[in-house]
Amino acid sequence: MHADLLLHPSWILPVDPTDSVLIEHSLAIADGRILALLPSAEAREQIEAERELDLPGHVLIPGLVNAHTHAPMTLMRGLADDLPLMTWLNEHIWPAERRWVDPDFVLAGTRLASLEMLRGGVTCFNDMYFFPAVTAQAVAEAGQRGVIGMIVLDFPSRFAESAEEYVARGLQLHDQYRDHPLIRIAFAPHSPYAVSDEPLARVRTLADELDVPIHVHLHETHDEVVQSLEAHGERPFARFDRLGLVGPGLVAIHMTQLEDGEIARLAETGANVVHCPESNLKLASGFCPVARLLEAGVNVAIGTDGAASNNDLNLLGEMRTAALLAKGVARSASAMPAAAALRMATLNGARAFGLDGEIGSLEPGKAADVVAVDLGDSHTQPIYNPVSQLVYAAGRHQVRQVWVAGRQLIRDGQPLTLDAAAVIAEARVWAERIAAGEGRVLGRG
Ligand SMILES: CSC[C@H]1O[C@@H](n2cnc3c(O)ncnc32)[C@H](O)[C@@H]1O
Ligand SMILES: [Zn+2]
Repeated sequence: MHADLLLHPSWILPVDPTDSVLIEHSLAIADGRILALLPSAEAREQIEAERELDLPGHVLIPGLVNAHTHAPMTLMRGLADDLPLMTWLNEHIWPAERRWVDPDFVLAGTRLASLEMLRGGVTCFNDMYFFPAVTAQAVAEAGQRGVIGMIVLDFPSRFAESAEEYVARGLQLHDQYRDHPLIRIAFAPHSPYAVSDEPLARVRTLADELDVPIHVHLHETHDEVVQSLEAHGERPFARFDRLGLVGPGLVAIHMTQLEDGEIARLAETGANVVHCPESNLKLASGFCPVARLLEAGVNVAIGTDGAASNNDLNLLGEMRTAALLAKGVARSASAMPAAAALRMATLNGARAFGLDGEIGSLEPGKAADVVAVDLGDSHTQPIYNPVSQLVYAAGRHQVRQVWVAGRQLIRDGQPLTLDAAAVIAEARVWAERIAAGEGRVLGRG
C-alpha cells in the first residue's frame, strides 16, 4: 500500500463505537483521507509512505469540532464581562456591534479565532455572525473546515436591513459555497426572541429544500422562556415545534431550560443539542441537563460560544468543563465519562451538521482531520489512561500537529497557513480603534 503520510503515535483514540484505545498503532493518510489504522509493526512492513512521522508520547485524536461559536467576536474578548445575558447583549455587545462590525472586523476577528482554534486542535467550527461570506473566506484561506451560518434577525444591522434581506444574502452565500470541499452552509436564525414567526417559517421551508441544518440559540435562559410565555403563550421550543423546526436538522444551542417532555421530543425527532458549559456558567444562564439528554438518546455536541462570553475558544478545556459540570448537575460521577466528552467534542459535533460520514472519527475512508497531542508534559504523567489525561489534565498548548483533509496546518505547535504575528498585529489595530472609541485604555500587551 502507498501512503502520503504515516503517523506512529503512542496511542490512537479513534472514537469508535467501543471507545477503543489503540496502543502501538499507526495511521496512514493518502489523498487527504485516512487509508488505514493498523499495528505499527505491520504498518512499517506493509505501507510505503512518502513521509513518516514518529510521535512518541503523543495521542492521535480526530480533529475537534467546535459546534457553536461567533468567531469574529475574538475582537470583543473582555469588552464586557460578569453580566447576565440580556444586559450583556442589549447594553454592551449589540451597541458595540452596531458601531464596529464591518467586513474588515469580521476578517481580522475570524483570523484570530482560526489561529486560536487550530492551535487548540479545532479542525472544524460552526459559526453564526454578521458578514458570513467574509468568515467563510477566512476559514477557507486558513485551510480549516467550517459550517457557516446564514444568519437571520428581525432587526437591521450593517449587514442587512430586514429578515428578507438576511435570507437573500444567506442564499447567495449558499450558492457561492455549494461545492466547496471545506465549507458548508447552514441556516442560523439568532434566537426565538430575535426572529418572528414568518421568517422562521421561511427558514424551515428553505432548509428543507436545501437540506441544510438550522442552528439557533434556544432556551438559553429562564428569562427567555418567561418572555416567550408572555409574548406567544408558549415556550420557545413548543413554538419552534409548532412552526415545524424541530427535527434532525435542528441544532439547538444551550438548552439550559428543559422539561421531561421536551427531552423526549428532542429524542423522538432526532434533534441535536449543543452544550456550551463555560458561556452558560459565565453568563449565569443555567445548566444544560446533558446526562439526561444523553440517556434519552439525544445527540449532544460541545461548543465554546463566542470569545466575548467564554472567554476562549479552547475546546479541549470545554470538554473538561462539560465532563465535570455534568457530574455535578447529575450528582453522579459517571454522568459523563472522559470518553463521552471526547465523543461529544468530535463525532457528535460532526453528526449535528450531517458531517459524520466525512469527519468526527478516525476511520478508513474519512477525511484526514487529525490532531496529535503530546502527553509527555509533567502534568499529564504518568499515563495509565490517555483518554483520562486528555480530558482531565491536558492543556491546549500540548496540541502539536494538526491536519485537515490531510494537509498539515499546525506543525510543532506553529501555524503553517496563518501568519501568527500579522494576525495578532491586525487584532491589535482593531483593539486600539475600539478602545479609543469606547473610552477604554489599552496596555501595551
Ligand atoms: C446574528 S449574529 C450572532 C449574534 O449573536 C450574538 N451572541 C453572541 N453570543 C450569544 C449568546 O450566548 N446568546 C445570544 N446571542 C449571542 C452576537 O453578539 C451576535 O449579535
Ligand atoms: Zn452563541
